[in-house]
Amino acid sequence: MNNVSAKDSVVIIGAGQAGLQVADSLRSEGFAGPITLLNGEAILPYQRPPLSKDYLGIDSPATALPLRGPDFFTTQDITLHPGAAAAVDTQARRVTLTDGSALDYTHLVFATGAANRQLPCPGADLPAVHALRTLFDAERLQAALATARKVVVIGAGFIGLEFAAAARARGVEVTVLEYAPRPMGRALSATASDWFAARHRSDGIDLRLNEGVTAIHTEGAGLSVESTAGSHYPADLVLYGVGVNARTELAEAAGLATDNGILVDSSLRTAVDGVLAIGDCASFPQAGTGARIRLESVQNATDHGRHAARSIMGQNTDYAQTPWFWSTQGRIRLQIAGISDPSDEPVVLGDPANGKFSIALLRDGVLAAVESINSPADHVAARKLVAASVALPMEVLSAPGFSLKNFAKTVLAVPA
Ligand SMILES: NC(=O)c1ccc[n+]([C@@H]2O[C@H](COP(=O)([O-])OP(=O)(O)OC[C@H]3O[C@@H](n4cnc5c(N)ncnc54)[C@H](O)[C@@H]3O)[C@@H](O)[C@H]2O)c1
Repeated sequence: MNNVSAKDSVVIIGAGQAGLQVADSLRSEGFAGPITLLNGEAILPYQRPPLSKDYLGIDSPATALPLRGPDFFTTQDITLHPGAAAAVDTQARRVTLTDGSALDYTHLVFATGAANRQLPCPGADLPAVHALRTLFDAERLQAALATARKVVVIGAGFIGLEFAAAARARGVEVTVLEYAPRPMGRALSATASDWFAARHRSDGIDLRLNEGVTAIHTEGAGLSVESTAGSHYPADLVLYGVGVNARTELAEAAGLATDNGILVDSSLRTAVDGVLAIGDCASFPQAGTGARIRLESVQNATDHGRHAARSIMGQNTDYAQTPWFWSTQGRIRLQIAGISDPSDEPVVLGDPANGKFSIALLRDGVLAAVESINSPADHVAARKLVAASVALPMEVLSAPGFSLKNFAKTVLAVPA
């Protein structure tokens, strides 16, 4: 269905960044029919990025930052429903909620997000073992951190390292166990990943690579984390961040195709008429390559939300936004533009020793991605350059005084 009619209604399952954005954008695109946003809980949808960063400082209580104020829902005439979807009938175009009530739709958007992977070892359910996803988790974690002396973090991904840096800044002893050979290996080039490993170690974090966890035991009043290397690490608090899985179970039960995410086309529509999927739960074709990707980021969620609103309004354009990400680990601000590949050629810009530099990643002579460390001006330029797929010859990149900002000004200048 590509033409919106005055009688159409939209139901959005999930009120995270993606779900809220599609509701918001539908109104700004002129959609006049009923919009119901299923929140699954009774509190206003809130921002998650601060949960693993700002909320873990000594003087920063975990106070929810709403994604939109309460007035937004009234002024935009959007129903924020506390209910959760239990089943979808795509033939009848009906969503049944867990309380047995039902909502009919013309357009349905899955914005169901992702769920934390569980730690697959004995002892993972002990009370001092924490995961981090919700505001409630952050509140529990902050309270536990207030008295913790020794912390073990399992997983050197974004959650694990953001938490490890925050705990270390509070003077806590921190050990990180990562079963892969590099931290943040899923998202970062080897050059950036190695720099982060060295930096966290020099800040006093005991980062153990190629070492997973086999069991967590109680020992006296605390815990002991047994590793795959046979070591035992004492802890009074364990935090694990071992990745997420897309929440696809509802879509699968409704007969939608999934494969590491709900499969959508370049306009974010599934193969079922009137049904779209966006954000962390959606597997979509990457612009340019057509390869399927699934991204877990605020930028992807909000840009998908805007695009899905346009698709519902009948516009048939391909989603082609350049991905970008950020992470704050103690005093290190990491910003990434584009998606790197292990085969990309890295070129370091600036001086890693002073903690401010970028890594340009070249693929067939084109700037494919840039990782910036405490270099926001590089990141701003990089987003434009990566979006434009500019050719960047090595002799230009390695010339003395080269700057991404100046290069962007030169190559992206619009003629008068
Ligand atoms: N800056 C950001 O973009 C940011 C920051 C925080 C959280 N998040 C969100 O939170 C999600 C979850 O973050 P995350 O850090 O859990 O995932 P992640 O995928 O970034 O990292 C998980 C890490 O855990 C390791 N691991 C997995 N199983 C393990 C095991 N049994 N023992 C030891 N190590 C193991 C993996 O090798 C990986 O390095 C992200 O996908 C993202 O959506 C994003």
